[in-house]
Amino acid sequence: MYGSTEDAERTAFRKAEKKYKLYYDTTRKKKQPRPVDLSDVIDFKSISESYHRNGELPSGIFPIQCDLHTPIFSLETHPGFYFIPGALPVEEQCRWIKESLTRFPQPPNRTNHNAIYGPLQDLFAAAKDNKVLIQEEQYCGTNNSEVEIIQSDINVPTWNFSDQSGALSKGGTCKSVPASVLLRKLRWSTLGMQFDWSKRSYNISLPHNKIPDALCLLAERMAAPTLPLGEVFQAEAAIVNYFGLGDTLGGHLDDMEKDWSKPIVSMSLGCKGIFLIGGKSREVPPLAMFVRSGDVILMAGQARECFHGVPRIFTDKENAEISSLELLFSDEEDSALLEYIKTSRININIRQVF
Ligand SMILES: O=C(O)CCC(=O)C(=O)O
Ligand SMILES: [Fe+2]
Repeated sequence: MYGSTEDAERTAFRKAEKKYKLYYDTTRKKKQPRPVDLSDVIDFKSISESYHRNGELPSGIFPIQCDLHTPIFSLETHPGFYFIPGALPVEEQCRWIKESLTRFPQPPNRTNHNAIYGPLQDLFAAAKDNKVLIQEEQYCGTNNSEVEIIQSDINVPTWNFSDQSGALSKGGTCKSVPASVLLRKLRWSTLGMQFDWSKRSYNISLPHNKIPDALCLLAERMAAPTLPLGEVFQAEAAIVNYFGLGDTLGGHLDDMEKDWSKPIVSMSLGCKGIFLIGGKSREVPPLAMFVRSGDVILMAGQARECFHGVPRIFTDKENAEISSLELLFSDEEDSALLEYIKTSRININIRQVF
C-alpha cells in the first residue's frame, strides 16, 4: 500500500511527484519556492465552468448523469474514477474542517501521535490555549534516584497537557512539547474501524466509535451516482489526512477493503493541492489535477487499482483559493480554525471495508 522502494525512485509516478513537489530555489538570497510548470494540471473548476457556459468538454472527459447540483466528471483513461468539483457548499466545508480538528482526532480514534505519546485528548484546544504536553512527573526527575525509577519502570510514560507555567515549575528535566507543534505535526487520524498502519490492515479489535451519521449520509449521497440503483454505500472507516506546506502523500494503492466496486469517497478541504492518479504500476505516467476545498473524488472499480498521491499543496494567498472559507471563519471564536486552515489542507477519505 504505502511506501516506496529504490526502484520507485525512477518510475514515471515518481518523476511526476518530483515535478510538482515543493523545492526551494537555493541560488537566490531570499528562500523562494522553485517555479513549477502547472500547464499540464487538469483544472476541473474551469472545465466545469465552461461546460456550464457552452456544454463543451476537453477530449477524454465525460459527464455522468446524476441528481447532484454539480456535474460529475469521469476520465476515459481511468474507468471508476470520478471528480465532483465544488461538491460541498462552503458551510459544509467549514463544518468538516472543524470536526477534523476537534472531534476526529479524539480517542479512541487514533492519530500519528499515538505511537509516541499514547492517546491525546483535546489537542486542538490545547494548542489554542498555548498548552504544553509534558511527561507525567513519575517519569521525569531532577536527581539520580528518580532517573533510576524511570529506567526500571516498565510502564509506558503517560503524557498530559499542562499550561506553560505548570510545565516550567516542574523543573528542567521533564520532556515537553508545545501543543501547537503537535498540531502542526498531526498527519492523520482514523475514524470508525481503525486502520493499523504497522500491519496495513483494519484491526477490528481496536476500540472505535461509529462514524458520525452526518458523515455517513454525506458519503452515501456522494457515492450513489456511481453505484447500481438500490445499492447503498456503507461508511465503515475513514482516514483524515492533514497537510501543511511541504507535506506530501506518496503514491500508493488503497487495496485493503474487500469490495472494490464500492468507491472511496475522498473530500478535499482547505488549501488547494495537486492530486495524481496513475495506472496499475508506477511506470504509468499519472494525470495531475487540482483539488480545491469542497471537491470530491470517487475511486471505484479499476480506479481502485491505480496509484495515486498528493505531491503538493499551495498555501500562498493567490493559489490556496480559500477566500470563501476565510469569510465564513471570520468570527472571533473561529480564529484558531482560520489560522490553521490558511496554511493547511485536510482530506477525509471514507471507505466501506466489507
Ligand atoms: O489527500 C488526498 O487527496 C488523498 C488521500 C488518500 O489517497 C488516502 O488517504 O488514501
Ligand atoms: Fe489513497
